[in-house]
Amino acid sequence: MATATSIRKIPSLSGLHHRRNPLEENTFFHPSNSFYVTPSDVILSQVAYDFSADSQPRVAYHRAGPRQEIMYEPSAVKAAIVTCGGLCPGMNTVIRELVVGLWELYGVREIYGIPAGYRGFYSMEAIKLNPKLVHTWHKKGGTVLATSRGGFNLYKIVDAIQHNGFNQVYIIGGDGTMRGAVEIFKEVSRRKLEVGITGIPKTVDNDVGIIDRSFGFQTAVEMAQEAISAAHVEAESAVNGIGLVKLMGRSTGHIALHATLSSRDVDCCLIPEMEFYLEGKGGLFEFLEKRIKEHGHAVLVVAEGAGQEMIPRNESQKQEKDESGNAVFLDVGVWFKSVLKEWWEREHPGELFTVKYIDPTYMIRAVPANATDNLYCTLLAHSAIHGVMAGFTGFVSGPINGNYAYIPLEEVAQTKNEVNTSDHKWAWVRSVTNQPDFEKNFKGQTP
Ligand SMILES: Nc1ncnc2c1ncn2[C@@H]1O[C@H](COP(=O)(O)OP(=O)(O)OP(=O)(O)O)[C@@H](O)[C@H]1O
Ligand SMILES: O=P(O)(O)OC[C@H]1O[C@](O)(CO)[C@@H](O)[C@@H]1O
Ligand SMILES: [Mg+2]
Repeated sequence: MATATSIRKIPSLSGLHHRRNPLEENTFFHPSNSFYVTPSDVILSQVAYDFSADSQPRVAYHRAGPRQEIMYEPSAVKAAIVTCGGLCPGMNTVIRELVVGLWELYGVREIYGIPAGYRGFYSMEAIKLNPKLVHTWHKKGGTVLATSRGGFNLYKIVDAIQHNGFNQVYIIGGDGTMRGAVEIFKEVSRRKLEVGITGIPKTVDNDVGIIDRSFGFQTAVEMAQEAISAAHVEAESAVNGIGLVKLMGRSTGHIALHATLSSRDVDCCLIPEMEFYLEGKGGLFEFLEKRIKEHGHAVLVVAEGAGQEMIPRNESQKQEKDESGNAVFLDVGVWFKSVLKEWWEREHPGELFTVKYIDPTYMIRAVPANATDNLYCTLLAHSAIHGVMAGFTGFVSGPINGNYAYIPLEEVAQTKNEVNTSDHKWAWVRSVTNQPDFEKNFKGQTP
């Protein structure tokens, strides 16, 4: 018996008229039979199944790509592009490819960049963009448009969209940005404006759900290797040396996990999704003691959000938030360095010991995207353009099981991609590092 498939619906703008896709006449494209994507082309959310136990309906998303008919007259399009939240390798590539794609694929000529994130809609002058201007942007780290946190004022933003006559809005940002984009989409719908709203997920932490991974993540993992290698060299070259590396990852440890798996120099990886403890049987100190005895050194990788609840802080530090409302963390690396020194001094007074702390922070995200991420950014931008031109709104483009799909914005905004410490990947980390199974040891600990 065939299993039913439930297809996630993408909202469409209703007041626009169908017209032929100008790609038909574009001299660079020769649309063949399979060139256009049809409404029945879908991507399954899950490709691995236990078919003996499979009775649930399968979830599918509409496949991204050009449609034979579009809903905008290209000369009537006025597009806005905005980047929000922290930096991520590839932001400039996405902007570049949105501009070049709109211009070259569809003949759009009115394309604007909103400076400095959401606040730029209502407090700054939009910048007119064209392919010549953005030609080399993919070679630069950061975002030429500038970004910011906070400043989300829904009514002022939608008033500005309306006042400027923008009818396509491309919003590049992370989980917070996507939640803001949902609000904008709802308010635009409430006002019955024919404005296509699309989100392009950006997060160096890889914490946005549904999609395979976020752009720039692989570049960041690659950059993290340099820090880990340096920590390894420093630790190896000392007597009883510890190399300590802090990597980005506010509430998810994907960067630390992937950097650990690809480096093989790491003895222990600590992430926010997993509690750990220092003292006693099965604790971190016992493990490090053994490693240093066996190898003479150890390398520790810590995601910035790991162990935050263990760091002493005063009342004002407990309350501190950034402009977007995200909790401000204390430096787990600085704390670790001091507790490691105290521990060694206590256990091995007078014996040589060195902790070299490396904090590459912004160096892993403030770089241009690598080749793989650049290609990914291009496909994301083009997928977004095809979807908006086809009249879809309130959606996000992204790869699912290697194929590009359109996903409802609200679903992406609600879903968080966390490291699952019960799955194969985390077990693999533990098998590579041989680090303690803190979660299991916790249970065995006497209170
Ligand atoms: N729940 C929300 N509703 C509306 N706007 C939001 C919400 N959360 C965050 N924003 C806005 O989205 C923008 C970006 O949010 P934030 O600083 O949290 O970064 P992000 O998009 O999560 O990216 P990253 O965390 O990867 O750097 C800010 O302008 C912020 O005000
Ligand atoms: O200092 P900023 O720009 O607020 O960004 C720091 C945060 O941004 C991220 O890179 C992405 O959320 C986090 O890993 C980090 O905590
Ligand atoms: Mg975020």
